[in-house]
Amino acid sequence: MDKPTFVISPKEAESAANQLGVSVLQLLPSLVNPAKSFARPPISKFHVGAVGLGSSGRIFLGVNVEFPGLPLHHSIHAEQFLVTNLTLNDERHLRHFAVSAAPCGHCRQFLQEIRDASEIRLVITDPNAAAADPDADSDGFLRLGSILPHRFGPEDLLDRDFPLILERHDNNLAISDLDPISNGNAAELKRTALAAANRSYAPYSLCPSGVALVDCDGKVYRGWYMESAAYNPSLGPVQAALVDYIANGGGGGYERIVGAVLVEKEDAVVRQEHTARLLLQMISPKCDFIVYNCH
Ligand SMILES: O=c1ccn([C@H]2C[C@H](O)[C@@H](CO)O2)c(=O)[nH]1
Ligand SMILES: [Zn+2]
Repeated sequence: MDKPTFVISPKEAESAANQLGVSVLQLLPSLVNPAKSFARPPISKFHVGAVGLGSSGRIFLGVNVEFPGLPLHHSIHAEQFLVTNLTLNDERHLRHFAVSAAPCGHCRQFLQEIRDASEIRLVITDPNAAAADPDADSDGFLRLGSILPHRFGPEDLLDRDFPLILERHDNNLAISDLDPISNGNAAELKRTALAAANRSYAPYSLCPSGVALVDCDGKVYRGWYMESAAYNPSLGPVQAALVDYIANGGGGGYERIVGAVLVEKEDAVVRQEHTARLLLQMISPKCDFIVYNCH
């Protein structure tokens, strides 16, 4: 299998579009099928691909991921993978995306954490879905607001100037005995997990958390907990770190993950520790798992 690519530079995007004689926007739907081939849905066998254009001009891929042995709500939807991929790469806005099947209600809701979510435009490539949608623009893209009217979102619970999921923020978390220099694997994993926790988007519970993973080659991956105003569509920190692993780990299996560190607050009312252990144990039984509390 080819090494999967989950981020396409503006230059590569433009040259691919030029070759096809289309605009970069029109390129998005043509990348959905290749994206689908990277999905990992061993339960449903239903591959979903989502391809988004960020404000930087980069293109990002997302795929669905399912975990046999665990309840279905641990799954990662392609649209959640896409948003996680955007955050891991410091992309500040998503304006357009193409997706293979109509986004489910849970994904429409999760996307509400992006500023001005209703103005995001999407095209559904499934020929049975929105082929002749009367709400679509002349370029075939629909407003997200047209498929999720009367939305419930961050502005129902937060001040308007609160930084949202793709916006820069720092949770100012610290670990008292953190070793700032040692480059041993354990120290690096701890620092990476703390840095991830500092980028966690947890405005509803105020319980941020981050995860670092290391594979058998010593390569480190990270991800952070991201909440939804509607709570249940939130994405856990292990899932987010697995997005990094799937996108940048060369396409290997989870058994290659040999170490994991979770950082979360000591007195957190929302805690990840037990769920994180459960998920890691199921996908990579030999993986070491350490939890550090921060303040
Ligand atoms: O919006 C959606 C709907 C479904 N799926 C995935 C979840 C699961 O892996 C599979 C079947 O529901 O498709 C997505 O990725 N996005
Ligand atoms: Zn979904």
